[in-house]
Amino acid sequence: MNSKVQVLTVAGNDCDGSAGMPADLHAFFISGVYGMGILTAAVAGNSYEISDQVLMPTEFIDHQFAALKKDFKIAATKTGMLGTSAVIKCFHRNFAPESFGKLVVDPVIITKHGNFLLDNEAYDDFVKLIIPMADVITPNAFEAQTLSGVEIESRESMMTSAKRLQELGAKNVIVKGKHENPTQEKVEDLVLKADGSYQWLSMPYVSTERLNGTGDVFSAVITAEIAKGNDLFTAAEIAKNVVYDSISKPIIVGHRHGPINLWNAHSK
Ligand SMILES: Nc1ncnc2c1ncn2[C@@H]1O[C@H](COP(=O)(O)OP(=O)(O)O)[C@@H](O)[C@H]1O
Ligand SMILES: Cc1ncc(COP(=O)(O)O)c(N)n1
Repeated sequence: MNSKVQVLTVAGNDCDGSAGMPADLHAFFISGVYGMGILTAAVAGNSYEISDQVLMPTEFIDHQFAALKKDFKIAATKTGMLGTSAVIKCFHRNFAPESFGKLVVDPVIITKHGNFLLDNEAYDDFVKLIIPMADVITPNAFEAQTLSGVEIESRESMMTSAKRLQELGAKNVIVKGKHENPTQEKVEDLVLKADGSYQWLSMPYVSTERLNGTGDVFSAVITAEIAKGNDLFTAAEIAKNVVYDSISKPIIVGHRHGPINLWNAHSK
């Protein structure tokens, strides 16, 4: 009955299909696992901006967790947009590793275009309740900086920031490198494991505006690969390659910050 590896995303829908739950489900599909999605929120957005958002009632999120718990064998779960303190508390009371597997936390706090997807009130609860639950946390450079209080400017500061996130309770930490400087040659991410071992992921910098969903896809592929039984270093390396392949050969959808091209990763 449960012959296929099953994974879950707890995330928001971005109506343009580029980010949030649609991106996660596409990434699960190309990773060869069966993906499910608990909807927390929905945003009105396009390749220019996010203009509005609504949160799901927490009773409905409770019902989604209860429905999945009764029926499936989920090996790993990832979180995306949680949005408010109420949703964070709802996730905290519903998530249990026995039912929902390993937990990958993508701290969706600030998008790369400066939109806040987590309100101020929720921030403290995210740090207190969600970070200590994380088997893996995958902040981008700005989120790592905000969460750790360490300015990301070098490999050394990425390591200091990752260790600080471990002190906050996350077991394994992946700090994604900066990619704002058009003259940079590569983008490097740090994978720091619970036992202190670490690995750098390095790929060429790609100059493109079509980057919507990179963080979602990166953490979703890690979730899928961990669910399949892969080690975190292997999972992160696969995810880095999938994102690189998806941004290095763009599809032209929308006018500005368009979606990434997962077909290019899938065809490899
Ligand atoms: N312009 C780029 N060139 C190469 N790699 C990139 C680029 N932008 C993002 N990445 C990679 O994509 C993955 C997701 O990172 P990032 O876009 O920073 O996450 P987020 O969407 O959370 O801001 C990381 O592995 C990062 O190194
Ligand atoms: C609903 C939703 N969830 C997450 C993101 C983050 O997107 P990205 O992966 O580009 O940081 C987003 N833009 N919208």
